[in-house]
Amino acid sequence: MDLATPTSGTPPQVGALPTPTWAQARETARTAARALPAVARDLAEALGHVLAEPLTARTDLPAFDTSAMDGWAVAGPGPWRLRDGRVLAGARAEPLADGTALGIATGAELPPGTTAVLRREDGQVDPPGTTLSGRTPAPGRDIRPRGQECRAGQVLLPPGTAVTPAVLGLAAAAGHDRIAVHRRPVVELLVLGDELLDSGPPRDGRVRDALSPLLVPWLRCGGELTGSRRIPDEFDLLRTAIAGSPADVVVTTGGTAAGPADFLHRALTELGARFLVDSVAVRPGHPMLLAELPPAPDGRARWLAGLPGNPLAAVAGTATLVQPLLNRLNGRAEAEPRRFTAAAELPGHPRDTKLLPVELGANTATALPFGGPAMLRGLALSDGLAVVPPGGLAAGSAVEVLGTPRPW
Ligand SMILES: Nc1nc2c(c(=O)[nH]1)N[C@H]1C(S)=C(S)[C@@H](COP(=O)(O)OP(=O)(O)OC[C@H]3O[C@@H](n4cnc5c(N)ncnc54)[C@H](O)[C@@H]3O)O[C@H]1N2
Ligand code: MOO
Repeated sequence: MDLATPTSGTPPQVGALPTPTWAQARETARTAARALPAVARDLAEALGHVLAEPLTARTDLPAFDTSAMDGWAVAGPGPWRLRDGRVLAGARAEPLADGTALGIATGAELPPGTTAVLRREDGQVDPPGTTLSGRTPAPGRDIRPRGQECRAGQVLLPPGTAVTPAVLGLAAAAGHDRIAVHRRPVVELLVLGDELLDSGPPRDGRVRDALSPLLVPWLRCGGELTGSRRIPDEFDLLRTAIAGSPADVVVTTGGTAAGPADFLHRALTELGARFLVDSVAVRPGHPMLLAELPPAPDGRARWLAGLPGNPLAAVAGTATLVQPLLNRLNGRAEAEPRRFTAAAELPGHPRDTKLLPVELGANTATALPFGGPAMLRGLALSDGLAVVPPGGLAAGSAVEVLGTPRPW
């Protein structure tokens, strides 16, 4: 952000709050909000949401005794008198009398009286097509009995479960057309900095905006992103953009450091925001902040996460403050921390926690080069960010690793 003389307003609040540890800051972000209210969504619209209520079965599964194989439904020991026709999936058949058999397809409802299914490769039909012979299958063989997977009314998944493609499939199988999920937070990204370019290489002292391409897809994983807006380095424009944003969570980049160009603190102070976190004992990213904005006109609570402009510092701020807040708003259950073993020494900061891009082996984490605050080269090669406590970690120590989002 360019240096500029403040035009109006109260001085920044920098230093008004004690600096929390990295763990304290993350906990503050995690507990700053409550899950957004439940809404009903068609299955086709529910991916990426989180269940607001338990997912219960609307039916037994399977809903009826089902053939697990293509072959014949048989009643009693063979050989069997073969009945005309066959029963396909989606059709129903008259009951089977003892000593008879009926051709059946995988997934078809068994006729009442069936004792087992004889697989097609295990049976022979006499030339006239009236008698089926083959070794008598054990009772129940190749039958998927009604209710094998669940009974109607049984809880299949708890609230807090993320809706994945597999969850959608299970919900459909269990008879649901719509499911109760938490509303996803609306998120807006405001990118500050007159020095930023949208295309081509850096020139004339200006640099490419690396954060819109990085944060837009990342934030889409945790909310409904209205878009990314470039805000010129002008105090009034920033204040107006924050005040008028329709988002539940406004995420800004740049403009967090103390100084005469620190429009963000001044804008938040003038808007009556309440600082929850104002700088964190973490490197990179220590100027990151989280504030509660005054409620929206419709009464919705709103937050602003201020990410530092240095790209890896912005990533650290997203992992520390934005992800926990969005997880909570989405109603997502807390994931267990993932722990690895330091393959070699993990360098630390003397007083602050360090977030370090690492490469992961089966159980090990190894620091990558190019992990400076203004760099993305190490991060782009990494499998995650190691949380290295003050003073660093010796080889063989356990270390928590935060995942960074990836499409697959
Ligand atoms: N006197 C002090 N100066 C600084 C301090 C401090 O404590 N005292 N902290 C430093 C640290 S640490 C960081 S991190 C940065 C944070 O700065 P801001 O959040 O105010 O960000 P800017 O000044 O706007 O930009 C910093 C740096 O990042 C580049 N940048 C910004 N946005 C983008 C983007 N979208 N894509 C790529 N690069 C971006 C910008 O050009 C600057 O180089 O402050 C230090 N200073
Ligand atoms: O904390 Mo700054 O984020 O070191 O670059």
